[in-house]
Amino acid sequence: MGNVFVLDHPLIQHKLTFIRDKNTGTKEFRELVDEVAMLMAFEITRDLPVKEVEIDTPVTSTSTKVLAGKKIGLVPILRAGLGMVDGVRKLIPAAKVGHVGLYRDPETLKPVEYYIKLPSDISERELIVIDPMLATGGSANDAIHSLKKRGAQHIRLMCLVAAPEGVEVIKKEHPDVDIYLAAMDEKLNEEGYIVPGLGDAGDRLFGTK
Ligand SMILES: O=P(O)(O)OC[C@H]1O[C@H](OP(=O)(O)OP(=O)(O)O)[C@H](O)[C@@H]1O
Ligand SMILES: O=c1cc[nH]c(=O)[nH]1
Ligand SMILES: [Mg+2]
Repeated sequence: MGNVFVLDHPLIQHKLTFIRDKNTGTKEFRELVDEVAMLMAFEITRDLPVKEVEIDTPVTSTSTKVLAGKKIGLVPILRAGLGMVDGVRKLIPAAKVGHVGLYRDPETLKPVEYYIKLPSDISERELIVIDPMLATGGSANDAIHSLKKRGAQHIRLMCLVAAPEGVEVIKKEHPDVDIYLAAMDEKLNEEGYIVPGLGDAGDRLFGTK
Protein backbone atom coordinates (compact mmCIF):
# COMPACT_ATOMS: atom_id res chain seq x y z
CA MET A 1 0.00 0.00 0.00
CA GLY A 2 1.34 3.48 -0.85
CA ASN A 3 2.61 5.61 2.00
CA VAL A 4 1.21 9.03 2.86
CA PHE A 5 3.73 11.56 4.14
CA VAL A 6 2.55 14.84 5.63
CA LEU A 7 5.49 17.24 5.40
CA ASP A 8 4.59 19.46 8.33
CA HIS A 9 7.90 21.29 8.76
CA PRO A 10 7.26 24.56 10.68
CA LEU A 11 8.23 26.68 7.64
CA ILE A 12 5.75 24.76 5.48
CA GLN A 13 2.99 25.11 8.08
CA HIS A 14 3.68 28.84 8.42
CA LYS A 15 3.63 29.52 4.69
CA LEU A 16 0.59 27.32 4.16
CA THR A 17 -1.37 29.47 6.63
CA PHE A 18 -0.88 32.50 4.36
CA ILE A 19 -1.64 30.43 1.27
CA ARG A 20 -4.97 29.43 2.83
CA ASP A 21 -5.87 32.99 3.90
CA LYS A 22 -8.43 34.46 1.49
CA ASN A 23 -6.89 37.92 1.93
CA THR A 24 -3.58 36.80 0.37
CA GLY A 25 -3.35 38.30 -3.13
CA THR A 26 -2.22 36.61 -6.34
CA LYS A 27 1.43 37.74 -6.24
CA GLU A 28 2.03 36.61 -2.68
CA PHE A 29 0.01 33.43 -3.19
CA ARG A 30 2.16 32.47 -6.19
CA GLU A 31 5.39 33.21 -4.32
CA LEU A 32 4.33 31.20 -1.29
CA VAL A 33 3.25 28.20 -3.37
CA ASP A 34 6.63 28.32 -5.12
CA GLU A 35 8.47 28.40 -1.78
CA VAL A 36 6.47 25.55 -0.24
CA ALA A 37 7.02 23.44 -3.38
CA MET A 38 10.77 23.95 -2.97
CA LEU A 39 10.66 22.99 0.70
CA MET A 40 8.60 19.91 -0.11
CA ALA A 41 11.03 18.89 -2.86
CA PHE A 42 13.80 18.90 -0.26
CA GLU A 43 11.89 16.26 1.74
CA ILE A 44 10.62 14.25 -1.23
CA THR A 45 14.13 13.75 -2.59
CA ARG A 46 15.51 12.56 0.75
CA ASP A 47 15.91 8.97 -0.54
CA LEU A 48 17.67 9.75 -3.83
CA PRO A 49 20.73 7.52 -4.24
CA VAL A 50 24.20 9.03 -3.98
CA LYS A 51 27.60 7.72 -5.03
CA GLU A 52 31.18 8.35 -3.94
CA VAL A 53 33.47 10.52 -6.06
CA GLU A 54 37.05 11.70 -5.57
CA ILE A 55 37.68 15.45 -5.65
CA ASP A 56 40.44 17.88 -4.71
CA THR A 57 39.55 20.60 -2.25
CA PRO A 58 42.03 23.52 -1.99
CA VAL A 59 43.48 21.62 0.98
CA THR A 60 43.51 17.91 0.09
CA SER A 61 42.03 15.08 -1.95
CA THR A 62 38.89 13.55 -0.53
CA SER A 63 36.12 11.12 -1.22
CA THR A 64 32.67 12.71 -1.19
CA LYS A 65 29.16 12.19 -2.55
CA VAL A 66 27.12 13.29 -5.57
CA LEU A 67 23.67 12.24 -6.74
CA ALA A 68 23.91 8.88 -8.47
CA GLY A 69 22.20 10.19 -11.57
CA LYS A 70 18.67 8.95 -11.01
CA LYS A 71 16.55 10.47 -13.74
CA ILE A 72 13.66 12.57 -12.45
CA GLY A 73 10.55 13.72 -14.31
CA LEU A 74 8.12 16.33 -13.04
CA VAL A 75 4.54 16.10 -14.27
CA PRO A 76 2.38 19.06 -13.26
CA ILE A 77 -1.35 18.70 -13.78
CA LEU A 78 -2.46 21.87 -15.61
CA ARG A 79 -3.18 24.49 -14.69
CA ALA A 80 -2.64 24.65 -10.96
CA GLY A 81 0.28 22.20 -10.91
CA LEU A 82 2.32 24.75 -12.87
CA GLY A 83 2.49 26.91 -9.76
CA MET A 84 4.67 24.31 -8.02
CA VAL A 85 7.02 23.29 -10.84
CA ASP A 86 9.61 26.06 -10.64
CA GLY A 87 10.03 25.60 -6.89
CA VAL A 88 10.90 21.94 -7.41
CA ARG A 89 13.12 22.68 -10.42
CA LYS A 90 15.22 25.08 -8.37
CA LEU A 91 16.41 22.03 -6.44
CA ILE A 92 16.40 19.52 -9.31
CA PRO A 93 17.37 21.54 -12.41
CA ALA A 94 18.11 18.43 -14.48
CA ALA A 95 14.54 17.14 -14.16
CA LYS A 96 12.55 16.89 -17.38
CA VAL A 97 9.01 18.25 -17.30
CA GLY A 98 5.92 16.63 -18.80
CA HIS A 99 2.46 18.17 -18.77
CA VAL A 100 -0.97 16.66 -18.28
CA GLY A 101 -3.89 19.02 -18.95
CA LEU A 102 -7.02 18.17 -16.97
CA TYR A 103 -9.94 20.17 -15.72
CA ARG A 104 -12.63 19.05 -13.36
CA ASP A 105 -16.12 19.35 -14.83
CA PRO A 106 -17.94 21.64 -12.38
CA GLU A 107 -21.20 19.63 -12.62
CA THR A 108 -19.98 16.03 -12.50
CA LEU A 109 -16.60 16.72 -10.76
CA LYS A 110 -15.13 14.22 -13.25
CA PRO A 111 -11.77 15.06 -14.83
CA VAL A 112 -11.58 15.89 -18.54
CA GLU A 113 -8.17 15.43 -20.19
CA TYR A 114 -7.30 18.04 -22.85
CA TYR A 115 -3.52 17.81 -23.22
CA ILE A 116 -0.60 15.50 -22.61
CA LYS A 117 3.07 15.92 -23.52
CA LEU A 118 5.71 13.82 -21.80
CA PRO A 119 9.46 13.21 -22.02
CA SER A 120 10.12 10.24 -24.34
CA ASP A 121 11.91 8.24 -21.63
CA ILE A 122 9.28 8.35 -18.86
CA SER A 123 9.64 4.62 -18.22
CA GLU A 124 13.22 5.25 -17.01
CA ARG A 125 12.36 8.21 -14.81
CA GLU A 126 11.22 8.62 -11.24
CA LEU A 127 8.12 10.74 -11.87
CA ILE A 128 6.70 13.29 -9.47
CA VAL A 129 3.09 14.19 -10.33
CA ILE A 130 2.40 17.69 -9.05
CA ASP A 131 -0.95 19.29 -8.21
CA PRO A 132 -1.69 21.59 -5.28
CA MET A 133 -5.12 20.01 -4.69
CA LEU A 134 -6.14 16.39 -4.16
CA ALA A 135 -9.90 16.69 -3.68
CA THR A 136 -12.07 13.80 -4.96
CA GLY A 137 -8.84 12.33 -6.35
CA GLY A 138 -10.32 12.06 -9.86
CA SER A 139 -7.74 14.29 -11.56
CA ALA A 140 -4.64 12.74 -9.96
CA ASN A 141 -6.06 9.25 -10.51
CA ASP A 142 -6.62 9.96 -14.20
CA ALA A 143 -3.19 11.55 -14.63
CA ILE A 144 -1.47 8.58 -13.00
CA HIS A 145 -3.43 6.10 -15.16
CA SER A 146 -2.41 8.10 -18.26
CA LEU A 147 1.26 7.97 -17.24
CA LYS A 148 1.16 4.24 -16.50
CA LYS A 149 -0.55 3.58 -19.85
CA ARG A 150 2.43 5.28 -21.49
CA GLY A 151 5.00 3.21 -19.63
CA ALA A 152 5.66 5.05 -16.35
CA GLN A 153 6.93 2.69 -13.67
CA HIS A 154 7.85 4.83 -10.69
CA ILE A 155 5.45 7.57 -9.65
CA ARG A 156 5.12 9.79 -6.58
CA LEU A 157 2.33 12.29 -6.03
CA MET A 158 2.98 15.71 -4.50
CA CYS A 159 0.10 17.96 -3.37
CA LEU A 160 -0.23 20.91 -1.04
CA VAL A 161 -3.58 20.02 0.46
CA ALA A 162 -5.64 16.82 0.32
CA ALA A 163 -9.04 15.62 1.41
CA PRO A 164 -9.21 12.13 2.95
CA GLU A 165 -11.52 11.07 0.07
CA GLY A 166 -8.84 11.82 -2.54
CA VAL A 167 -6.10 10.08 -0.59
CA GLU A 168 -8.26 6.94 -0.33
CA VAL A 169 -8.85 6.90 -4.11
CA ILE A 170 -5.13 7.05 -4.86
CA LYS A 171 -4.27 4.46 -2.21
CA LYS A 172 -6.87 2.07 -3.66
CA GLU A 173 -6.19 2.66 -7.39
CA HIS A 174 -2.42 3.12 -7.14
CA PRO A 175 -1.02 1.31 -4.10
CA ASP A 176 2.46 1.68 -5.63
CA VAL A 177 2.32 5.51 -5.45
CA ASP A 178 3.60 7.34 -2.37
CA ILE A 179 1.75 10.57 -1.58
CA TYR A 180 3.47 13.68 -0.20
CA LEU A 181 1.30 16.44 1.28
CA ALA A 182 1.82 19.71 3.11
CA ALA A 183 -1.48 19.12 4.93
CA MET A 184 -4.26 16.58 5.23
CA ASP A 185 -7.52 18.50 5.54
CA GLU A 186 -10.86 17.60 7.05
CA LYS A 187 -13.29 16.85 4.20
CA LEU A 188 -14.89 17.91 0.92
CA ASN A 189 -17.91 20.24 0.81
CA GLU A 190 -20.99 19.74 -1.43
CA GLU A 191 -19.22 21.44 -4.36
CA GLY A 192 -16.18 19.18 -4.06
CA TYR A 193 -13.95 21.86 -2.51
CA ILE A 194 -11.49 20.90 0.19
CA VAL A 195 -12.42 22.14 3.68
CA PRO A 196 -10.77 24.21 5.11
CA GLY A 197 -8.65 24.16 1.93
CA LEU A 198 -7.48 27.24 0.09
CA GLY A 199 -10.20 27.73 -2.53
CA ASP A 200 -9.60 27.24 -6.25
CA ALA A 201 -5.84 26.91 -6.59
CA GLY A 202 -5.75 27.61 -10.34
CA ASP A 203 -7.87 30.73 -10.04
CA ARG A 204 -5.81 32.06 -7.14
CA LEU A 205 -2.50 31.37 -8.94
CA PHE A 206 -3.53 32.92 -12.23
CA GLY A 207 -6.01 35.56 -11.06
CA THR A 208 -8.90 34.16 -13.09
CA LYS A 209 -11.71 34.66 -10.59
O1 LIG B 1 -9.21 15.78 -6.94
P1 LIG B 1 -10.17 16.44 -7.88
O2 LIG B 1 -11.58 16.40 -7.37
O3 LIG B 1 -10.05 15.95 -9.28
O4 LIG B 1 -9.84 18.00 -7.86
C1 LIG B 1 -8.56 18.50 -7.94
C2 LIG B 1 -8.31 19.18 -9.25
O5 LIG B 1 -9.10 20.37 -9.34
C3 LIG B 1 -8.23 21.48 -9.64
O6 LIG B 1 -8.09 21.68 -11.00
P2 LIG B 1 -9.20 22.43 -11.88
O7 LIG B 1 -10.18 21.48 -12.44
O8 LIG B 1 -9.77 23.56 -11.07
O9 LIG B 1 -8.36 22.97 -13.09
P3 LIG B 1 -7.32 24.20 -13.10
O10 LIG B 1 -6.06 23.71 -12.45
O11 LIG B 1 -7.18 24.49 -14.55
O12 LIG B 1 -7.93 25.34 -12.34
C4 LIG B 1 -6.93 21.05 -9.00
O13 LIG B 1 -5.83 21.77 -9.44
C5 LIG B 1 -6.87 19.58 -9.31
O14 LIG B 1 -6.31 19.29 -10.59
O1 LIG C 1 -10.64 22.79 -3.02
C1 LIG C 1 -10.37 22.56 -4.21
C2 LIG C 1 -10.82 21.40 -4.89
C3 LIG C 1 -10.48 21.22 -6.18
N1 LIG C 1 -9.75 22.17 -6.83
C4 LIG C 1 -9.32 23.29 -6.20
O2 LIG C 1 -8.64 24.12 -6.80
N2 LIG C 1 -9.65 23.46 -4.92
MG1 LIG D 1 -9.11 25.33 -10.84
